[in-house]
Amino acid sequence: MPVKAQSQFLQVLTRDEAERRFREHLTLAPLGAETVALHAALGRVLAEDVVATVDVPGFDRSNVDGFAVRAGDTWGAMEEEPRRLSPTAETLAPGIVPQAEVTAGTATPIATGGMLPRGADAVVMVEHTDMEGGRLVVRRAATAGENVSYAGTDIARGETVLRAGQPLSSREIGVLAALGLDQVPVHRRPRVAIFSTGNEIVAPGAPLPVGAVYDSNAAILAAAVEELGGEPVRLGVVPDNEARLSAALRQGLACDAVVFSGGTSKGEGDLSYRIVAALQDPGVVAHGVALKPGKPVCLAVTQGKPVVILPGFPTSAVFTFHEFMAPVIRAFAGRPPEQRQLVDATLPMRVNSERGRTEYLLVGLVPGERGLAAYPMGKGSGSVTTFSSADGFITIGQHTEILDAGAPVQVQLLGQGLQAADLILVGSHCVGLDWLAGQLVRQGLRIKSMSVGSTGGLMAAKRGECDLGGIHLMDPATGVYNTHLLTPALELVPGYGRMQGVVYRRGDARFEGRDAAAAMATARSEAGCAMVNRNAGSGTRILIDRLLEGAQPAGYGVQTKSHNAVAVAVAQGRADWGLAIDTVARQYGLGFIPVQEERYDFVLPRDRLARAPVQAFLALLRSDAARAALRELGFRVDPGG
Ligand SMILES: Nc1nc2c(c(=O)[nH]1)N[C@H]1C(S)=C(S)[C@@H](COP(=O)(O)OP(=O)(O)OC[C@H]3O[C@@H](n4cnc5c(N)ncnc54)[C@H](O)[C@@H]3O)O[C@H]1N2
Ligand code: MOO
Repeated sequence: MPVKAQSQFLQVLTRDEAERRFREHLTLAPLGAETVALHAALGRVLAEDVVATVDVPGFDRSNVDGFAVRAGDTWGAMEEEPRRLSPTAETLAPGIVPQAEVTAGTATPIATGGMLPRGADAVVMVEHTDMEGGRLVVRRAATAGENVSYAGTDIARGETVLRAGQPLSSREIGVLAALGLDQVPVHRRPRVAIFSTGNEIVAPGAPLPVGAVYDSNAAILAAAVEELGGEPVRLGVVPDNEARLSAALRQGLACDAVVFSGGTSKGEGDLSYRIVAALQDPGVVAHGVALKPGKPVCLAVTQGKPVVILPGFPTSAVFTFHEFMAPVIRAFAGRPPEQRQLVDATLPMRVNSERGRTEYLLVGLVPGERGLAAYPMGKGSGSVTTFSSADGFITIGQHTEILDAGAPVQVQLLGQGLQAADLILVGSHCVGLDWLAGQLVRQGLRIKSMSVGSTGGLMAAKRGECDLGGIHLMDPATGVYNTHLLTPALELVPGYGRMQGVVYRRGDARFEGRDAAAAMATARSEAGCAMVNRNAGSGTRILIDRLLEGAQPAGYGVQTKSHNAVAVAVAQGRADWGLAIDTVARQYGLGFIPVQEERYDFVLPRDRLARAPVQAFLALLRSDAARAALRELGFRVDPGG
């Protein structure tokens, strides 16, 4: 099939200009009000001020079980010198309207919540009284007003108790009920139509063909719309077909806003843009914004309704949604603009940025020697997980190309803000460490874990930014793992061994039943035998280069960054062999020829060793249960075993 020319963005706008053009055609105000039952009001936003029409409490109320008295009658009362009063005939349970007045020298029995009778101005607690011969003996003096809540002290009639724009949580709902309201005026929730486009996109729950991708965008967008006070209208996955897309857009325009993702930057399949470009009044206001991620976002308005095409890449979709669409939904829903929560931090490593685009870099925050350190968490625009694991993001201006290690940055926090952690893990990822961390979480520890590779973990430990890091770095000179990089401030705790070997598809006669030497001889010499390589600097790469003895077979240039990526390339036939650990070979059902054990150990800053969560980790690591579980996962917990 001939490849058609890519359609280019006509004009890439700055973020602010795109926002200005978008908002110029929108009214950022609530869409209207409706009345809902009190029990359905949770999470809604009040549309009107609530003015109390009753007093709360509605009468002068006793706060204790005891006797309503005239305080003056009790003055001077003491254990040795009690005062004696005559009880009146009535007993004031809550809900009883008193009939008898408390006159001088009398007292009326009253329960907590009872209505104070005329004449009384205080309540003596039952504990401070006795009955003797039909008379009440008061052993402690009361001051006027003691143990009484006067009418209207909590809420006074005429008082504005809640204001329009207030989101209703359980607390406000309690207040509304206390005022006797069973119906509440709230802002109408904006209905936001959401769909995903792309022939490769599959709804969660369905089987996933090779090359297909689960629709995560629609789910995250729908949930975000709800969080912002809107009502998502889910229109599902729409294939790349002009008629189907137009129909979905038409259906969506019955709502207050339309958001869909995918197909904003493609040349050939650039259908999303084409159908939105047909809108008028005014139609598309921006296509292409100098943002990273998010460049291909397309903003349109038609008859006051926003229509936004988000880039398909999940991180780009979420960023552009929050940048342009979230404030509009908040305003439509009657919510105040979001307050930005900023914290100061330092970059632990150098970061390169693209000139000409404002870049948002997701970071994880850990406390270090110089305040917070902001670790870039970016796995690229296509990542689905970065958003849920990051604490916030920094904004790199469009004219900045480099931020040096140690640069001060401001981090805008996401979601709940900064969560404290008991144990911080920074280093290389391993499913064995995952298991250990999971056990500690079950013990109630809060764990923050960042996968930055072995070298990153070692550096973090040196800077005192983590409690421990998993590392697996071989000394090329000796073949020994991890010990050569230690400093006096660091302790190395033995972890476990991971067997590395040649992975291949089962049944491949070039590898099946052979030993490592024979397999490598074939791999080095046979022309049609393609490999998948690892990134330079990784421990596995050092081993690969040793085994290849200078040969560079087909696929040598394909440098993946993880054991899993190697296994997938072999399993899917893009390569015939690679080097990975045996646990991964098992997961992907691949054949495995053992070559060498690598050590995955833990590096710990000594000055943090005494911390209780660190000790908990070390105790767990040494426990029989953990050793058994790690063995079960395929790791070697006994030296040489
Ligand atoms: N030659 C150029 N190529 C690209 C450019 C460019 O300027 N010139 N821009 C890049 C940028 S930046 C981005 S961001 C992406 C956005 O592309 P599209 O909006 O057209 O998105 P798709 O191609 O449809 O998908 C991209 C990617 O995301 C996956 N995807 C799509 N929808 C979903 C979903 N609902 N849930 C999960 N994942 C989804 C899709 O499978 C693709 O992997 O374009 C660059 N290219
Ligand atoms: O805008 Mo794209 O989102 O840079 O990846």
